[in-house]
Amino acid sequence: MTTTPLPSVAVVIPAKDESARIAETIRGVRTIPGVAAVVVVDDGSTDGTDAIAAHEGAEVVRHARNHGKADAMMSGLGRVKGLRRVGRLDEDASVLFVDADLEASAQAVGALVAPVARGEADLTIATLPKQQGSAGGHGLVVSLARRGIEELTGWSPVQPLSGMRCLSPAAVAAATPFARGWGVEVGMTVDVLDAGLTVLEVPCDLQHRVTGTDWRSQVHRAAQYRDVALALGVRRLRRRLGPA
Ligand SMILES: O=c1ccn([C@@H]2O[C@H](COP(=O)(O)OP(=O)(O)O[C@H]3O[C@H](CO)[C@@H](O)[C@H](O)[C@H]3O)[C@@H](O)[C@H]2O)c(=O)[nH]1
Ligand SMILES: O=C(O)[C@H](O)COP(=O)(O)O
Repeated sequence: MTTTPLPSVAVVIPAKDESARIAETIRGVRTIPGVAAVVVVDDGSTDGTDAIAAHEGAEVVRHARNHGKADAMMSGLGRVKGLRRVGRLDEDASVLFVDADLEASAQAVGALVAPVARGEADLTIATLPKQQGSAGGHGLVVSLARRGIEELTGWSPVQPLSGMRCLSPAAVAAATPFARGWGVEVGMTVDVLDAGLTVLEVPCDLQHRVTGTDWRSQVHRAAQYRDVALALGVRRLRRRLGPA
């Protein structure tokens, strides 16, 4: 009996000070069929995240200082390209971005892979169930992101900020270079749709660290708001100016 070979997938995990969670997250994604490489980008952590990721057998890229999530994802793509060049990864491998804080639930991101492998979508995005513990936001960033994507593309995502995403090589080409910082997801969604590619949200049973209500959390939300607004503003301007 012949079996169709499994599509290969490169997992990229951007991580800033995730020593408490990174090992479980790496083990979680390793259970996903077809995963040929796990790349952890330590984005200037000071808690030994890189050493733990290396101990778990991940490919580790280290930023000497913190650059923000989007740059960490770009660095991860750089390592993926390198792995392709040396023949450790197929040319047509998809790239699966996974946040570092999912722990064992990370295995559920596997649901994002099949639609891309089967050519049904170029970008799949995880939607998460209601999270344990209380989230402290008022939905401001989420609604800015959702309304902006809808205005620019006509598509209204359920969870526009979700970071768990699987991209075909065509989607990677359309989405790079990424919008900076926390604007990466919104920019990616708009750019992939603009390229005429298909985007699909897929429910995944994931649990992550929710943003709370303390001052640090509010500063985090303000940075998210700024970066999402910037990503949308750049794309509105591009619309007005037309193709370069
Ligand atoms: O400077 C940073 C900050 C964070 N991270 C990593 O990025 C991921 C997401 O960060 P997190 O603090 O968990 O983000 P959330 O507050 O949960 O943000 C939500 O919204 C973001 C967009 O605003 C998305 O990028 C996230 O995936 C989504 O979970 C984690 O692996 C972090 O370790 C970095 O690599 N560099
Ligand atoms: O807590 C969250 O979901 C994010 O930080 C976004 O915050 P928001 O509730 O202001 O959209």
